[in-house]
Amino acid sequence: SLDWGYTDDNGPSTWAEKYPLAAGARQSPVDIDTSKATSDNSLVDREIDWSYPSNCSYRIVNTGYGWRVDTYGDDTALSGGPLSEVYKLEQFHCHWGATNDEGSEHTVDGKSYAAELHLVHWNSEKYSSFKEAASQPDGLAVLGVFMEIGNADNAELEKIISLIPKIIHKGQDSQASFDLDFGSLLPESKHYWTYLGSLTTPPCNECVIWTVFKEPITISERQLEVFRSLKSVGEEDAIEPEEGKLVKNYRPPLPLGNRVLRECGP
Ligand SMILES: NS(=O)(=O)c1cccc(F)c1
Ligand SMILES: [Zn+2]
Repeated sequence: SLDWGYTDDNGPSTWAEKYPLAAGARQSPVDIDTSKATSDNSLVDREIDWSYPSNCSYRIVNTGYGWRVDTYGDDTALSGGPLSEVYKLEQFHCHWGATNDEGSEHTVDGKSYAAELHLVHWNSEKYSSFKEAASQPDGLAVLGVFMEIGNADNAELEKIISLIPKIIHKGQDSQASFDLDFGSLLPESKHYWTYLGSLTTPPCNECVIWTVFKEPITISERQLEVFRSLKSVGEEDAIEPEEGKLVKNYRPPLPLGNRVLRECGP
């Protein structure tokens, strides 16, 4: 069985037993209390800038906790906003819930979205590997994008969703080289909130500069159902067909404490 997960017996409220960092004071996600967000001039004209290649080879894997697309981030770059260095894209993945009224990890004034996309970058200017960066306070920069249910399929996400039937079981992966237009996985508005936080899954290292976009992108109900069809167990685990489905994989918000929450953008 998994040593951590999202069920009652191995879910977020139990993580600190095996992963003490999960009880830290700089944990993620948080509820974004918009009345607490400061729009001081420290970020003025500090737009978040990203450049991702259009056609790239990717590997999509079922981690047992969801799907993750590993990029080979050579010619990717994220800079600006709260970042002092250039970060490289390492991977992206998603969190969702069993029903559409939950699923995001960050919430906005207590409101949950149906899902949340995370684009994970590491500080390749200061550190020599993702692993090393993940042990540093400014090691990672994660972009969080809220996803709400819309009528239309998200065409870019469809390229990923079409691969999910190949990775239904934990440990399965699929190599695909498709041209992904990241620009359309990100909202039009660059208005964002930013704060210092952590990985939202064990070991919950406090190494992330979080940037959460205000504007959601849309995903269809059908697409979200495909996410929920993933299994948290391997093909060899003999279980009932309906068992082991990854219907939810989000961590509820932790206290912001005395951290500063800044906002930027129109
Ligand atoms: N969910 S998350 O904080 O983006 C995250 C969790 C674990 C590893 C990682 F690279 C990113
Ligand atoms: Zn995540």
